[in-house]
Amino acid sequence: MTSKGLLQSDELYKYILESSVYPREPEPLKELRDATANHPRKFMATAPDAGQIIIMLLQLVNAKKTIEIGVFTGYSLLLTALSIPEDGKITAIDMDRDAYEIGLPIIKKAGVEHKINFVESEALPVLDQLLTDQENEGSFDYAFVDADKVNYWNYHERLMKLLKIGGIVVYDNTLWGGSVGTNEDETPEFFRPGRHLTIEFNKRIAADSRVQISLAPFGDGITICKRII
Ligand SMILES: C[S@@+](CC[C@H](N)C(=O)[O-])C[C@H]1O[C@@H](n2cnc3c(N)ncnc32)[C@H](O)[C@@H]1O
Ligand SMILES: O=c1cc(-c2ccc(O)cc2)oc2c(O)c(O)ccc12
Repeated sequence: MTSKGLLQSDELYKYILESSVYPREPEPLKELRDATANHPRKFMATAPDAGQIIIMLLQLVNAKKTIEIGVFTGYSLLLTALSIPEDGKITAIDMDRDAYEIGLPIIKKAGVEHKINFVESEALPVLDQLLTDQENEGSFDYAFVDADKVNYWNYHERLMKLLKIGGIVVYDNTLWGGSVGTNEDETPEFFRPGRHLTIEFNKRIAADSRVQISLAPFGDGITICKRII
């Protein structure tokens, strides 16, 4: 398995990281990346170049009320917590509290734990629960989706109700190791199930008139969607 970048060479991806991403990466994020470096599933963490553009998006939309689906050790969670205001809130959902607890001391040290409501659960029922309170409808500024690919469309349908018009949702892994652009027989076995799901998701979102989209080749591919109606 290659590294996460999808550019023409690993050297070019390394150049981008070393010239422009790592020098501007906030210290707590660096620490969290180091704390994840020996985890057997470290490849799941959001790529730092994707993180960098997400920080910019959070600032551009003045995100305050946010949702995170798929926390793992907390790289994308921490960058969100660092980017939203003191009274900002993140509903952060993951079934795996153990992984979250790896990053938690760093989140605490960064002084942003008070912005986070970690919910140890499958994500879909939590989104459905949020939707039972009318106050939540059209109230979120930002969401990040980085969990089970099989539910991406289910998350999208709920997020279209939870996000305000003008709000942003970012979907991670929408290029799935580059496999979406290759034939199935040329795709390594590991990527095949995710490849099919990602191609279907990308097709559906491209046809969804409720959103403006950009599938951008940061990290493993991120689709940035703005709710427009
Ligand atoms: C790719 S990792 C998230 C990486 C994280 N965004 C980061 O920056 O490190 C995916 C996470 O989604 C969680 N997950 C998978 N299926 C889920 C589900 N149905 N509901 C909630 N969390 C789920 C896994 O436990 C895992 O921690
Ligand atoms: O299971 C994975 C695998 C990857 C991955 C590994 C190597 C690449 O060149 C691209 C992608 O990334 C994942 C990921 O980011 C995620 O959110 C869940 C699972 C996986």
